[in-house]
Amino acid sequence: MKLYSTNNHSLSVDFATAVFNSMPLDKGLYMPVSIPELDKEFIDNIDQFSLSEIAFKVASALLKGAMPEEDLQSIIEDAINFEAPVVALDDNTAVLELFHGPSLAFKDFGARFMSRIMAYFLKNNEKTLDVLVATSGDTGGAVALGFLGVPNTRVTILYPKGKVSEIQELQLCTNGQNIHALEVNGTFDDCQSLVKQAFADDELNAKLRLTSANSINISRLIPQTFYYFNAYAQLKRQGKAEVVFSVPSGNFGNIAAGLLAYKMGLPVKKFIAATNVNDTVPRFLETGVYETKPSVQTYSNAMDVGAPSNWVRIMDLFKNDKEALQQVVQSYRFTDEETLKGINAIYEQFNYIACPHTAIAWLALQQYKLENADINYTGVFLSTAHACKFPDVFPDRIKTKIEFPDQVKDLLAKPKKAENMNTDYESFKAYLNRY
Ligand SMILES: Cc1ncc(COP(=O)(O)O)c(C=O)c1O
Ligand SMILES: N[C@@H](CCOP(=O)(O)O)C(=O)O
Repeated sequence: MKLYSTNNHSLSVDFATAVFNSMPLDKGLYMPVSIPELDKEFIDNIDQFSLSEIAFKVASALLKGAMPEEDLQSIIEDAINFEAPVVALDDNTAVLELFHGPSLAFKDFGARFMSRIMAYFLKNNEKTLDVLVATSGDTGGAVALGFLGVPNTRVTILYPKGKVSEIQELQLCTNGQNIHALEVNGTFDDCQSLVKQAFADDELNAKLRLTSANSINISRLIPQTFYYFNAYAQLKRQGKAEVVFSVPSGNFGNIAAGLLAYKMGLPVKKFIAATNVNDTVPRFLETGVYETKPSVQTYSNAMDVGAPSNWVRIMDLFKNDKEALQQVVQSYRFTDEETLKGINAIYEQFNYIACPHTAIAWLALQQYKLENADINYTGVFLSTAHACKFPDVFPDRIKTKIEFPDQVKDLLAKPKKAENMNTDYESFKAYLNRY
């Protein structure tokens, strides 16, 4: 597998280099030089394969030559050891549940795969790998669990003070060992910008071996393609082959992975990018003007992103042709008030408890159905996190019905440890220089 930069298509690096560099020096993002199309026979018979068989087929096509196939297979089997069921809610609506991993969010697919890929390529005698990660809530917890105790690695998680839920914060701040948390007096975008500045700092890079565990890292995106193929396989088993995916979006890594799967031959009629009022992408699709804005706080906090990192990847997949992109991607935004209405409506209609991010994906699907009533398809909305991570958002009658898995109950008993920091880069650099 070779990768270029979205800012320089003549660059060509191998997979391990792209993983450890995270970002090319020209500040673009790595993308595969060629996107393999999966054979039609596999797609036609995909319903006969398990999640790990599908994951191996997809990953081996993408990562061709990056490592021996048996090593890739054992990484996949170790990393993806939980299910991603498609649960039917009615004849043409289903929810793809992506919260059955250890951190209770879809991030476990990317974080577990990435940590194993990095551990595989790391050599014992090399300098400690410093993994930096900015989180608006869920990435940090998944990355912490993915890297906890991995030799030769040290993880620094930056999160916006007061803007993540209590459970999310405990997932970031109670791990100890090689996991360190920084509570930043700012927004997620400030955290993301601090991390990006560290990558561009020659002095720091001469001292530390830095890498990113955010979705700017291509090894986070690849495993997220697996569950789109696997969802399609499940739908086929139910006799359904026309699918629209509605994806709750913030940094746009999840939907970028879906679109990569589409380019590899997954037959999807439409992708819906569902956002909260941090609506940089819906505004761009409406007006043609791409203008980032400071993020504002919402109930769907993990989607509070004003400058979505992966949008450049999506434009690159469509050769920067907005009209071609709009054939495949539709986008809607929703307010907190609408999110609450969505949570209530899903509960009333289906007796199903959806987290606020998931509710936004459902609302977007409803809007799409209103505008496309004449087309036959199954609408699948992605449930990206377990509702128990956001209990304060729910009205009491729903909140009391939320089940709390054991790993969450255990967290509540653990002491929280985080260092507070301002948003200036010098403070962050001084912190890293203490390592
Ligand atoms: C629960 C949840 N839903 C949706 C998103 C948005 O996903 P993405 O940033 O890949 O667009 C996030 C954050 O990544 C999240 O944690
Ligand atoms: N919503 C994310 C934000 C970071 O996104 P990433 O996919 O780039 O890691 C979070 O939950 O932290």
